[in-house]
Amino acid sequence: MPEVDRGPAALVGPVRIIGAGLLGASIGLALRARGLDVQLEDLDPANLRTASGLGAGVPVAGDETEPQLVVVAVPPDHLAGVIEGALEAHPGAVVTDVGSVKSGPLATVAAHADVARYCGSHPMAGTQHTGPLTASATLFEGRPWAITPHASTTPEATQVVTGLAELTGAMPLTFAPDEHDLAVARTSHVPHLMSALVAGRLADAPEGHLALSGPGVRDVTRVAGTDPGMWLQIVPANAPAILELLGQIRADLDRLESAIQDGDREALRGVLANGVAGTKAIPGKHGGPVRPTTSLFVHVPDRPGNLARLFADVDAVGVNIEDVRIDHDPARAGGQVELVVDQARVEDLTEALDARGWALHQ
Ligand SMILES: NC(=O)c1ccc[n+]([C@@H]2O[C@H](COP(=O)([O-])OP(=O)(O)OC[C@H]3O[C@@H](n4cnc5c(N)ncnc54)[C@H](O)[C@@H]3O)[C@@H](O)[C@H]2O)c1
Ligand SMILES: O=C(O)C(=O)C[C@]1(C(=O)O)C=C[C@@H](O)C=C1
Repeated sequence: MPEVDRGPAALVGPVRIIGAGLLGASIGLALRARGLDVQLEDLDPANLRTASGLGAGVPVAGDETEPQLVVVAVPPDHLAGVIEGALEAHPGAVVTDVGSVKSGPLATVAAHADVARYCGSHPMAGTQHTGPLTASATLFEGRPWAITPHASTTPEATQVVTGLAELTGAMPLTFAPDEHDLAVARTSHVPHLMSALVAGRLADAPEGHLALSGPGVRDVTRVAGTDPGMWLQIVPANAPAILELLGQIRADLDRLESAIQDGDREALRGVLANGVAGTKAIPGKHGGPVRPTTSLFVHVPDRPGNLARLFADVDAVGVNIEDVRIDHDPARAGGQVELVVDQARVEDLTEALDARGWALHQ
C-alpha cells in the first residue's frame, strides 16, 4: 500500500463509511489506494461483503480505532438519522455525508448538540448504477465535490472534509447548503427529469422506429436509465428549486411550440442558440475552460481484441481519449466507435489510424 498522503487538509484516517453502495464503496476504494484505513458499515450484509471483497475497506467488528472522519453514504431519506447517529456514536469524529440535497438533512441535524462537527458535502460524480459492484476508485477524479459547511461548522471539520475530496482526486468547491440546492436543481435534478421525459416517449414507440437510435438519443437519455429509487427521494427533497426551473422550461416550451407552429425561424434560432450557449457554459474537466474536441468515428469489426488494438494504436500516437461511445452497426458485423479527442490532435490521429488500416470518418 502506498504511504498515506497527508495533504494540506490533514485527513489521515481512519475513515468510517456508513453505506457501502456505489458512492460509499467508491470512496473506500479511492482512500484505500491512498493508504488510509477504511472501516465499512452497511445494513445489507451482501453489499458489505461485496464492498470489502473489492478492497473498499474492512467491515466493522467493534474493536477498531475510533475514526477521524465518518462519511454517511446512505439513501437521501435516511441521511439525517444516520448523521445524528454518527455524531453520537463517534464523539471525536468529524461527520460528513454525500447526499444529493443538503438543506433537508441539515434542518434536522441543526438541533443536535454536536452539529459543529458536521460538514455536509456532495460529489458531482456517479453512474446510472447503484450498489458496490460497479464502484470505482477513479469515480471522483477531476469532478467537482461541493463542501457545504453551515453557520456553526468548525474550520477543522471543513478542512477534513475538503481533504476527503482532495484525496479522491476531486475538486472541492465551497457552497452554502441553500445555494448548493439551487445549483444542483439546475445542473443535475432538472436535467435528470428532462432525460426521463424524453426517454418516456421511446417506451411506447413503434418498434421499427427505435432501430434508428443514434448517438444523439443515447446522449440525451443515459441518466434516465438510473434506478428510480434514489430519484424518488431526491426530487421531493429539492422540490421548490426544481419547480421554479420547471416553470421556466414550461414557458420555453410554449415559445418553442409557437415558433414551430408559426414557421418562425428567428424564434427557433433563438431557442437553439440558447442551447449552444448553455453547453458552452459548462466548465471542462477539473473546472477549466471547455477544450474544443472533435469526434472521430472508427469502424471496428466484431472480433475479440479489436477494441484493445484500436486503443493501443491511439495511445501510440500520444492522443488522450476524452470520451468514447460504441454503437452497433446495423449494416455490418461490427461497431461504430466514436472517439472524442482534442481538436488540435485529430489530424495526427486520423493519419496514424488510417496508416494502420482502420476505416474512419469524421
Ligand atoms: N449514485 C449517484 O450518482 C450519486 C452521486 C452523488 C451522491 N449520491 C448520494 O449518495 C448517497 C448514496 O447513493 P448510492 O448511489 O451510493 O446508493 P446505493 O444504493 O448504491 O448505496 C446505498 C447503501 O446504503 C445502505 N444503507 C441504507 N440505509 C442504511 C443505513 N441506515 N445504515 C447503513 N447502510 C444503509 C444500502 O444498503 C446501500 O448499500 C445518496 O444519498 C445519494 O443521494 C449519489
Ligand atoms: O453520471 C450520472 O449518472 C449522474 O447522474 C450523476 C449525478 C449527476 O447528476 O451528475 C447524479 C446525482 C448525484 O447527486 C450527483 C451526480
